Amino acid sequence: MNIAANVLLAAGASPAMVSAEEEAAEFARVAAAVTINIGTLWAADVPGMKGAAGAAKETGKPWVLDPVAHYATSFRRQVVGELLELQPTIVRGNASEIMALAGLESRGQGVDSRDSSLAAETAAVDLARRFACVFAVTGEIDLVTDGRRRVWIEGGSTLMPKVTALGCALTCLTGAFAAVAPGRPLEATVAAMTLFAVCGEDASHRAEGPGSFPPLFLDALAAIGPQRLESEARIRAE
Ligand SMILES: Nc1ncnc2c1ncn2[C@@H]1O[C@H](COP(=O)(O)OP(=O)(O)O)[C@@H](O)[C@H]1O
Ligand SMILES: Cc1ncsc1CCOP(=O)(O)O
Ligand SMILES: [Mg+2]
Repeated sequence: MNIAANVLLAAGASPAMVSAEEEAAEFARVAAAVTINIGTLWAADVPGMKGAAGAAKETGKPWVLDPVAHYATSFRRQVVGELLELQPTIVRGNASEIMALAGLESRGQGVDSRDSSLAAETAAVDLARRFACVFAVTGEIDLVTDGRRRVWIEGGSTLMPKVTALGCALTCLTGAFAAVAPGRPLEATVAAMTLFAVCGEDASHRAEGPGSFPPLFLDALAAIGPQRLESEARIRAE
Protein backbone atom coordinates (compact mmCIF):
# COMPACT_ATOMS: atom_id res chain seq x y z
CA MET A 1 0.00 0.00 0.00
CA ASN A 2 2.84 2.37 0.84
CA ILE A 3 4.64 2.13 -2.48
CA ALA A 4 1.37 2.16 -4.43
CA ALA A 5 0.20 5.33 -2.67
CA ASN A 6 3.61 6.98 -3.15
CA VAL A 7 3.63 6.12 -6.86
CA LEU A 8 0.17 7.70 -7.23
CA LEU A 9 1.19 10.84 -5.35
CA ALA A 10 4.37 11.19 -7.41
CA ALA A 11 2.31 10.93 -10.60
CA GLY A 12 -0.10 13.63 -9.39
CA ALA A 13 -3.03 11.45 -8.31
CA SER A 14 -4.71 11.36 -4.92
CA PRO A 15 -4.77 7.85 -3.39
CA ALA A 16 -6.84 6.52 -0.50
CA MET A 17 -6.17 2.97 0.66
CA VAL A 18 -9.51 1.71 1.94
CA SER A 19 -10.69 -1.82 2.71
CA ALA A 20 -13.31 -1.95 5.49
CA GLU A 21 -16.71 -3.25 4.41
CA GLU A 22 -18.31 -0.43 6.44
CA GLU A 23 -16.90 2.27 4.13
CA ALA A 24 -15.44 0.79 0.92
CA ALA A 25 -18.59 1.25 -1.20
CA GLU A 26 -19.27 4.70 0.20
CA PHE A 27 -15.66 5.73 -0.47
CA ALA A 28 -15.84 4.32 -4.00
CA ARG A 29 -18.75 6.70 -4.67
CA VAL A 30 -16.55 9.74 -3.98
CA ALA A 31 -13.47 8.34 -5.74
CA ALA A 32 -12.74 8.89 -9.43
CA ALA A 33 -11.70 5.25 -9.91
CA VAL A 34 -11.37 2.06 -7.87
CA THR A 35 -8.55 -0.49 -7.84
CA ILE A 36 -8.99 -3.88 -6.19
CA ASN A 37 -5.96 -5.95 -5.29
CA ILE A 38 -6.11 -9.44 -3.75
CA GLY A 39 -2.42 -9.48 -2.74
CA THR A 40 -2.90 -9.93 1.00
CA LEU A 41 -6.32 -11.50 1.02
CA TRP A 42 -8.53 -11.55 4.11
CA ALA A 43 -12.06 -12.99 4.03
CA ALA A 44 -13.23 -9.95 6.01
CA ASP A 45 -12.13 -7.63 3.18
CA VAL A 46 -14.00 -9.42 0.39
CA PRO A 47 -17.43 -7.80 1.01
CA GLY A 48 -15.72 -4.39 0.91
CA MET A 49 -14.04 -5.28 -2.40
CA LYS A 50 -17.33 -6.35 -3.91
CA GLY A 51 -19.14 -3.32 -2.53
CA ALA A 52 -16.53 -0.97 -3.99
CA ALA A 53 -16.64 -2.67 -7.40
CA GLY A 54 -20.44 -2.50 -7.39
CA ALA A 55 -20.42 1.18 -6.40
CA ALA A 56 -17.91 2.00 -9.15
CA LYS A 57 -20.10 0.23 -11.67
CA GLU A 58 -23.27 2.00 -10.47
CA THR A 59 -21.67 5.42 -10.65
CA GLY A 60 -20.05 4.81 -14.05
CA LYS A 61 -16.47 4.92 -12.79
CA PRO A 62 -13.66 2.66 -13.94
CA TRP A 63 -12.51 -0.14 -11.70
CA VAL A 64 -9.31 -2.11 -12.10
CA LEU A 65 -8.54 -5.62 -10.85
CA ASP A 66 -5.10 -6.98 -9.91
CA PRO A 67 -5.48 -10.78 -9.57
CA VAL A 68 -2.32 -11.26 -7.51
CA ALA A 69 -1.31 -14.96 -7.41
CA HIS A 70 -4.94 -16.03 -7.95
CA TYR A 71 -3.72 -19.49 -8.98
CA ALA A 72 -2.03 -20.18 -5.63
CA THR A 73 -5.01 -21.24 -3.48
CA SER A 74 -8.66 -22.18 -3.92
CA PHE A 75 -9.67 -19.16 -1.76
CA ARG A 76 -7.93 -16.78 -4.19
CA ARG A 77 -9.36 -18.56 -7.24
CA GLN A 78 -12.87 -18.27 -5.82
CA VAL A 79 -12.55 -14.58 -4.91
CA VAL A 80 -11.02 -13.62 -8.24
CA GLY A 81 -13.83 -15.46 -10.06
CA GLU A 82 -16.43 -13.52 -8.07
CA LEU A 83 -14.67 -10.20 -8.75
CA LEU A 84 -14.45 -10.90 -12.49
CA GLU A 85 -18.23 -11.35 -12.52
CA LEU A 86 -18.50 -7.72 -11.36
CA GLN A 87 -17.15 -6.59 -14.75
CA PRO A 88 -13.84 -4.80 -14.18
CA THR A 89 -12.97 -2.09 -16.68
CA ILE A 90 -9.33 -3.21 -16.77
CA VAL A 91 -7.43 -6.23 -15.45
CA ARG A 92 -3.64 -5.95 -14.98
CA GLY A 93 -1.44 -8.87 -14.04
CA ASN A 94 1.94 -10.40 -14.69
CA ALA A 95 2.30 -13.05 -17.38
CA SER A 96 1.86 -16.06 -15.07
CA GLU A 97 -1.34 -14.57 -13.61
CA ILE A 98 -2.87 -13.82 -17.01
CA MET A 99 -1.99 -17.23 -18.46
CA ALA A 100 -3.45 -19.01 -15.43
CA LEU A 101 -6.60 -16.89 -15.64
CA ALA A 102 -7.13 -18.22 -19.17
CA GLY A 103 -6.71 -21.79 -17.91
CA LEU A 104 -3.24 -22.20 -19.44
CA GLU A 105 -0.38 -23.88 -17.65
CA SER A 106 1.79 -21.23 -16.07
CA ARG A 107 4.89 -21.13 -13.92
CA GLY A 108 4.04 -18.50 -11.30
CA GLN A 109 6.02 -18.70 -8.08
CA GLY A 110 3.90 -17.20 -5.32
CA VAL A 111 3.22 -13.62 -6.43
CA ASP A 112 6.10 -13.67 -8.95
CA SER A 113 5.91 -14.47 -12.65
CA ARG A 114 8.20 -16.90 -14.41
CA ASP A 115 6.48 -16.60 -17.78
CA SER A 116 6.99 -14.04 -20.52
CA SER A 117 4.32 -11.61 -21.62
CA LEU A 118 4.86 -12.83 -25.19
CA ALA A 119 3.65 -16.28 -24.05
CA ALA A 120 0.56 -14.64 -22.49
CA GLU A 121 -0.56 -12.80 -25.64
CA THR A 122 -3.27 -15.24 -26.73
CA ALA A 123 -4.52 -15.56 -23.15
CA ALA A 124 -4.82 -11.78 -22.76
CA VAL A 125 -6.66 -11.33 -26.06
CA ASP A 126 -9.07 -14.21 -25.34
CA LEU A 127 -9.76 -12.94 -21.81
CA ALA A 128 -10.35 -9.39 -23.02
CA ARG A 129 -12.97 -10.69 -25.45
CA ARG A 130 -14.57 -13.02 -22.90
CA PHE A 131 -14.88 -10.38 -20.16
CA ALA A 132 -15.36 -7.42 -22.54
CA CYS A 133 -12.68 -5.38 -20.82
CA VAL A 134 -9.07 -4.28 -21.23
CA PHE A 135 -6.35 -6.73 -20.21
CA ALA A 136 -2.75 -5.71 -19.50
CA VAL A 137 0.13 -8.15 -19.12
CA THR A 138 3.40 -6.85 -17.72
CA GLY A 139 6.94 -8.18 -17.85
CA GLU A 140 10.05 -7.42 -19.90
CA ILE A 141 7.66 -6.02 -22.50
CA ASP A 142 4.07 -5.03 -21.65
CA LEU A 143 0.96 -5.84 -23.66
CA VAL A 144 -2.38 -4.05 -23.52
CA THR A 145 -5.40 -5.38 -25.41
CA ASP A 146 -9.14 -4.89 -25.61
CA GLY A 147 -9.47 -8.13 -27.57
CA ARG A 148 -9.18 -6.30 -30.87
CA ARG A 149 -6.24 -3.92 -30.63
CA ARG A 150 -2.85 -5.04 -29.25
CA VAL A 151 -0.35 -2.48 -27.97
CA TRP A 152 3.18 -3.39 -26.90
CA ILE A 153 5.22 -1.13 -24.62
CA GLU A 154 8.97 -1.52 -24.19
CA GLY A 155 11.18 -0.16 -21.43
CA GLY A 156 11.37 -0.61 -17.68
CA SER A 157 14.16 -2.43 -15.90
CA THR A 158 15.09 -5.85 -14.56
CA LEU A 159 15.24 -4.14 -11.15
CA MET A 160 11.46 -3.61 -11.21
CA PRO A 161 10.41 -7.21 -10.44
CA LYS A 162 13.00 -7.10 -7.62
CA VAL A 163 11.03 -4.40 -5.81
CA THR A 164 7.85 -5.64 -4.17
CA ALA A 165 4.46 -4.32 -5.19
CA LEU A 166 5.57 -2.28 -8.20
CA GLY A 167 3.05 -4.27 -10.24
CA CYS A 168 0.38 -3.45 -7.65
CA ALA A 169 1.41 0.20 -7.84
CA LEU A 170 1.09 0.11 -11.63
CA THR A 171 -2.41 -1.33 -11.33
CA CYS A 172 -3.36 1.58 -9.06
CA LEU A 173 -1.79 4.06 -11.47
CA THR A 174 -3.83 2.49 -14.28
CA GLY A 175 -6.97 3.29 -12.29
CA ALA A 176 -5.85 6.90 -11.90
CA PHE A 177 -5.22 7.21 -15.63
CA ALA A 178 -8.57 5.60 -16.46
CA ALA A 179 -10.24 8.17 -14.20
CA VAL A 180 -9.00 11.03 -16.38
CA ALA A 181 -9.67 9.31 -19.72
CA PRO A 182 -13.36 8.45 -19.52
CA GLY A 183 -14.43 5.87 -22.09
CA ARG A 184 -10.83 5.23 -23.18
CA PRO A 185 -9.55 2.46 -20.89
CA LEU A 186 -7.16 1.03 -23.48
CA GLU A 187 -5.43 4.38 -24.03
CA ALA A 188 -5.32 5.02 -20.27
CA THR A 189 -3.72 1.64 -19.64
CA VAL A 190 -1.14 2.15 -22.38
CA ALA A 191 -0.28 5.57 -20.91
CA ALA A 192 0.19 4.16 -17.40
CA MET A 193 2.40 1.32 -18.69
CA THR A 194 4.41 3.81 -20.74
CA LEU A 195 4.99 6.07 -17.75
CA PHE A 196 6.33 3.08 -15.79
CA ALA A 197 8.46 1.95 -18.75
CA VAL A 198 10.11 5.34 -19.28
CA CYS A 199 10.55 6.24 -15.59
CA GLY A 200 11.68 2.71 -14.69
CA GLU A 201 14.38 2.79 -17.32
CA ASP A 202 15.41 6.29 -16.28
CA ALA A 203 15.71 5.33 -12.58
CA SER A 204 17.62 2.14 -13.41
CA HIS A 205 20.44 4.17 -14.98
CA ARG A 206 21.11 5.80 -11.63
CA ALA A 207 20.17 2.99 -9.22
CA GLU A 208 22.79 0.72 -7.72
CA GLY A 209 20.30 -2.08 -6.99
CA PRO A 210 16.73 -2.75 -5.80
CA GLY A 211 17.34 -0.79 -2.59
CA SER A 212 18.16 2.51 -4.26
CA PHE A 213 15.66 2.04 -7.10
CA PRO A 214 12.35 3.06 -5.40
CA PRO A 215 13.29 6.65 -4.42
CA LEU A 216 14.86 7.28 -7.83
CA PHE A 217 11.77 5.86 -9.49
CA LEU A 218 9.44 8.08 -7.44
CA ASP A 219 11.58 11.11 -8.31
CA ALA A 220 11.45 10.18 -12.00
CA LEU A 221 7.64 9.87 -11.88
CA ALA A 222 7.33 13.28 -10.26
CA ALA A 223 9.80 14.98 -12.63
CA ILE A 224 8.66 13.79 -16.04
CA GLY A 225 6.37 15.87 -18.23
CA PRO A 226 4.26 14.95 -21.24
CA GLN A 227 6.86 16.01 -23.82
CA ARG A 228 9.67 13.80 -22.51
CA LEU A 229 7.22 10.96 -21.94
CA GLU A 230 6.09 11.14 -25.54
CA SER A 231 9.60 11.43 -26.97
CA GLU A 232 10.94 8.47 -24.94
CA ALA A 233 7.92 6.17 -25.25
CA ARG A 234 8.49 2.97 -27.19
CA ILE A 235 5.01 1.83 -28.21
CA ARG A 236 4.00 -0.49 -31.03
CA ALA A 237 0.32 -0.84 -31.87
CA GLU A 238 -1.18 -3.66 -33.94
N1 LIG B 1 12.37 -7.94 -17.04
C1 LIG B 1 11.80 -6.74 -17.01
N2 LIG B 1 12.34 -5.72 -17.73
C2 LIG B 1 11.78 -4.50 -17.74
N3 LIG B 1 10.67 -4.18 -17.01
C3 LIG B 1 10.09 -5.14 -16.27
C4 LIG B 1 10.61 -6.47 -16.24
N4 LIG B 1 9.82 -7.21 -15.43
C5 LIG B 1 8.83 -6.39 -14.99
N5 LIG B 1 9.00 -5.14 -15.49
C6 LIG B 1 8.14 -3.98 -15.22
O1 LIG B 1 7.83 -3.99 -13.84
C7 LIG B 1 6.50 -3.48 -13.61
C8 LIG B 1 5.72 -4.52 -12.79
O2 LIG B 1 5.46 -5.61 -13.62
P1 LIG B 1 5.53 -7.13 -13.12
O3 LIG B 1 6.79 -7.40 -12.40
O4 LIG B 1 5.26 -7.96 -14.32
O5 LIG B 1 4.26 -7.19 -12.18
P2 LIG B 1 4.03 -7.93 -10.80
O6 LIG B 1 4.79 -7.09 -9.81
O7 LIG B 1 2.57 -7.89 -10.60
O8 LIG B 1 4.60 -9.31 -10.94
C9 LIG B 1 5.94 -3.21 -15.00
O9 LIG B 1 6.10 -1.83 -15.29
C10 LIG B 1 6.81 -4.05 -15.94
O10 LIG B 1 6.89 -3.49 -17.24
C1 LIG C 1 4.83 -9.96 -1.58
C2 LIG C 1 3.36 -9.91 -1.59
N1 LIG C 1 2.62 -10.76 -0.85
C3 LIG C 1 1.32 -10.59 -0.99
S1 LIG C 1 0.95 -9.35 -2.06
C4 LIG C 1 2.60 -9.03 -2.34
C5 LIG C 1 3.05 -7.98 -3.26
C6 LIG C 1 2.83 -8.36 -4.68
O1 LIG C 1 3.16 -7.26 -5.49
P1 LIG C 1 3.49 -7.41 -7.01
O2 LIG C 1 2.45 -8.26 -7.64
O3 LIG C 1 3.46 -6.03 -7.53
O4 LIG C 1 4.86 -8.05 -7.09
MG1 LIG D 1 1.39 -8.53 -9.14
